Amino acid sequence: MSFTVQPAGPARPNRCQLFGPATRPTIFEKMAASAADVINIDLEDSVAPADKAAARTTAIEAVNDVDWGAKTLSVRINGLDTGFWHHDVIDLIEKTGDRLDLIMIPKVGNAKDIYAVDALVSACEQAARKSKRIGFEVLIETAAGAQNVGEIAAASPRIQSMSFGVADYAASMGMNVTGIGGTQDDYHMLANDEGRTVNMVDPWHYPIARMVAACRQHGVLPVDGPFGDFSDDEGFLAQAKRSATLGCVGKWAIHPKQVALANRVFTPTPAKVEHARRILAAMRAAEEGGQGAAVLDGKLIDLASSRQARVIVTQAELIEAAGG
Ligand SMILES: CC(C)(COP(=O)(O)OP(=O)(O)OC[C@H]1O[C@@H](n2cnc3c(N)ncnc32)[C@H](O)[C@@H]1OP(=O)(O)O)[C@@H](O)C(=O)NCCC(=O)NCCSC(=O)C[C@H](O)C(=O)O
Ligand SMILES: [Mg+2]
Repeated sequence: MSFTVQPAGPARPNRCQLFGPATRPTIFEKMAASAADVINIDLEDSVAPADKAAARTTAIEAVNDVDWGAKTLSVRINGLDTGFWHHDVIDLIEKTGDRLDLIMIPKVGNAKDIYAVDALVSACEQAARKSKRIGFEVLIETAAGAQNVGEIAAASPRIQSMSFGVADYAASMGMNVTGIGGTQDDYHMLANDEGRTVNMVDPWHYPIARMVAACRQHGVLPVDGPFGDFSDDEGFLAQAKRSATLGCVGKWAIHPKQVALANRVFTPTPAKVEHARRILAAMRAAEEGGQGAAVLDGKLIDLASSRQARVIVTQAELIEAAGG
């Protein structure tokens, strides 16, 4: 272990973030009644430029008037290259009470972007005499964001989570794809067998793995972003399982039917939790006997196994404490 200790992320479940455009107030109650841990009301790319001001008003009313229960509540503001984002921030802080937990900052390219939003948020909170400090969610979805993800993750103690925005990332990278995430038919390897078997590979692996490392280094929760084809449950599950395996704690839902899928993948199964507890118990026994390694079910376990098992048990305990 480095002398610099890796900080823990915020202790709250973030298995599913359900998105809805601020222009669709009829879905707000349905979002609040969903099983998502985090709600994202969107002022950015699901809102047409002509509707931005009205959407802002609707979002503020939703924050103030809807009963969001124990959910983490977030509003995605517009990008820093627009003439909307500063109005979003000022109005959200001045015109809402203490219910808003986070703002999501899209298309972040470097630490200075976070600095700018932090400065404005801090001034607004001071002017409005707010005691609650708004947290940040950061969206990595450009070439610059992917390149500078480490400095971004370290840019402010307000940052609680970081999401991978697969559609804007593909556009920014000039990728020859449409659709929002998922399998890309042209991204594959051919095996050297006679039938030339097609082996699909994952074009999103690198940016997600890179983002997870930056997040873990700085105590930020890594989250996989949207999967556009909401008729494809299997495709969603496969993507979610890949990102869970890489260390993400959750995934977005852009349709209510994706909430249960995300919760299923990012809630450790009872069998996994039970196995993790057995590892911890076996290692406790080994340590009491003066050993740093042991055998469980015919496999080596050691102190690193305890740390792996602790990840799963902690996640399960967090979810249970939040109501399951
Ligand atoms: C995708 C949708 C436009 C689909 O809406 P709709 O056609 O109404 O779907 P259904 O008819 O299947 O709806 C069934 C029922 O569910 C309710 N509903 C629909 N959407 C939501 C929702 N988001 N939350 C809660 N409830 C919802 C309907 O009202 C129906 O209810 P009922 O009639 O009572 O049965 C729509 O789902 C939608 O707008 N989704 C969110 C879009 C969004 O926010 N996009 C932005 C995030 S993705 C992104 O920005 C890309 C990213 O940045 C990147 O770069 O990768
Ligand atoms: Mg985007």
